[in-house]
Amino acid sequence: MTDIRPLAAGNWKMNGLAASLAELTAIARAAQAGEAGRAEVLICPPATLVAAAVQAAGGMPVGGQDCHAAASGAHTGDISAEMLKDAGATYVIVGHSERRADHGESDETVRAKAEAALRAGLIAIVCVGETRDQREAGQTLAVVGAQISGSLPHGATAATLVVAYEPVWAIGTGLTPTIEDVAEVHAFIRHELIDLLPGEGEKVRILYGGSVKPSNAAELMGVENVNGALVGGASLTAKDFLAIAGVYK
Ligand SMILES: O=C(CO)COP(=O)(O)O
Repeated sequence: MTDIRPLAAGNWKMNGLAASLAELTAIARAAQAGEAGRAEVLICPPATLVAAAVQAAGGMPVGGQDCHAAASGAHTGDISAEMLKDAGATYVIVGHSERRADHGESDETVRAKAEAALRAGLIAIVCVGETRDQREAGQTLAVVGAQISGSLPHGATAATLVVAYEPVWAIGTGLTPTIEDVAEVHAFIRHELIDLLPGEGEKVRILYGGSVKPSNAAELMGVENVNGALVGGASLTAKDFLAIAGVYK
């Protein structure tokens, strides 16, 4: 798996005003100067900043955080994959646990959004992960397996799909799974991907997300089948995010 190019992705969630683009510019400059080594560096700002972020990023990829399954229409407040593409985005996150929880998104919805991303020419980052109750009940692999088989877009390739494993209980809490647990879930996801996408599943990037910090990034990114990070809080400041992406230097 060593030939997979890692991805260090920042998800700004509902954070960021125009002034925050200074952080993005600093991240882009450092990435271009080689501070993330061979890793690809991506920032997913809120939709209001996508177009400006593309301008500020100087070629570094920019992504959206969600998209509607339809290309256009009467869906007040929603944004389509085509609109993100038109604004210059190249990636979009779909099925983040905050969307699954706050907006009741089912696996079926997530799959439709991921397929919309592919249709528009975006790379879909599909998020999966168990809740604390599910982990404590020993259901982690069953839950993640069902999310994988239910949410992945049909016709995906390693060039159009990224999977992010984000245990819900690790997001924004400072808690992380043990290295053994991360290794187990990522190996399981790899196995499922190879099964579902023969010839491609071996090469799909699998990111870990959930309280990734400069202090734990090297250990987490060193786990087999962890091909990068999806970073929330620590992606809001260039210094912290670059310390994480810098593990690939
Ligand atoms: O949800 C996440 C990224 O999508 C992780 O968030 P934190 O890094 O803030 O825990």
